[in-house]
Amino acid sequence: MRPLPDDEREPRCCRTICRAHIRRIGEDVVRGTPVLKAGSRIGPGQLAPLTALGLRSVLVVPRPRVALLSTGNELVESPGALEAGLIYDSNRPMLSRMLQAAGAVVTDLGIAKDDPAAIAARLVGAASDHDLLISSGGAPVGFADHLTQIISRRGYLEFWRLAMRPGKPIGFGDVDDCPTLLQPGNPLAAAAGFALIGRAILARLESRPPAGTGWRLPVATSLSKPAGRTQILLGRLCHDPSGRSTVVEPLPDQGSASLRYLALADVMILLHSEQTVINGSDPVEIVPVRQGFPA
Ligand SMILES: Nc1nc2c(c(=O)[nH]1)N[C@H]1C(S)=C(S)[C@@H](COP(=O)(O)OP(=O)(O)OC[C@H]3O[C@@H](n4cnc5c(N)ncnc54)[C@H](O)[C@@H]3O)O[C@H]1N2
Ligand code: MOO
Repeated sequence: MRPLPDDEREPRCCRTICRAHIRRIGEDVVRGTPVLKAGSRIGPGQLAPLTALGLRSVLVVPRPRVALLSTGNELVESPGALEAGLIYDSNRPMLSRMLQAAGAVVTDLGIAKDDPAAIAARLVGAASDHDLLISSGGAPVGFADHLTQIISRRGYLEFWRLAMRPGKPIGFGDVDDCPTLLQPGNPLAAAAGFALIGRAILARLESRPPAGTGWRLPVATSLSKPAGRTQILLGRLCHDPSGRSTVVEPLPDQGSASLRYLALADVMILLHSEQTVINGSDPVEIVPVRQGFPA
């Protein structure tokens, strides 16, 4: 800030300057201008122009109703007593908040033991009055894939086992005609599965395009990965050494059971199947995840 020179302190008025500060009726939104596209989410930035136009109501679609279940004999509610061999269920609170941030209304189906009948009872009970069921755990590639078996009995398994890491055991199908997303138990795999697949399903349920995809930023360090699968890494935004542009820095310790760095992440970095060597400052695709996972 600098004080105005003396010759600028007095108000000056010439025709051009005065006209520049007159707000004319309709200069922002002319009659017939589309203000929001069908399918837009209404947040503060959308509410403001709708309010300024004096609209009493707008047509909206209902929020998707999503029922959320954790499965696993080892899971207990946090906080609470923790005996040897047990862990707190962190996926359900995490996924619940992610769903709410993406606009869903969430029903908490709690924790089910690794018992196919108990898991099926909760999912079937919720299927008739929800738009989407989401489970976590119980979908490994192996002996305890209860969830895929339940779907095979009560509906149709559209896909299971994706070429992505973390998130390989993600599956999708239906239980009694209710779309059902199977999330892996490993927490970072569940978070990545929601970011990439869960949000896209919610968008489809609301008839809108999925948000937050296709952004690219230069990566701060070189990376490598095998061809043939998508790799998801947590990253944070920082300045390049010159301080003039923004780059994305992969966070350390990206095991799919690790949650520590999820708390620090601004973005997920999406390395596509065919990418094998990514040099420092190459652009990489990012999905914003800071402060939850907005739709
Ligand atoms: N034979 C194979 N086994 C496994 C494979 C494979 O390809 N072949 N893939 C592994 C991968 S990758 C994943 S991911 C897991 C997924 O298995 P589940 O979905 O059944 O997950 P769990 O075994 O139940 O749990 C894995 C891990 O995560 C912990 N967990 C589970 N639920 C929660 C929760 N709600 N909150 C916090 N932590 C949770 C659980 O205790 C385990 O430590 O399969 C591999 N196996
Ligand atoms: O997908 Mo498992 O997805 O690596 O933890």
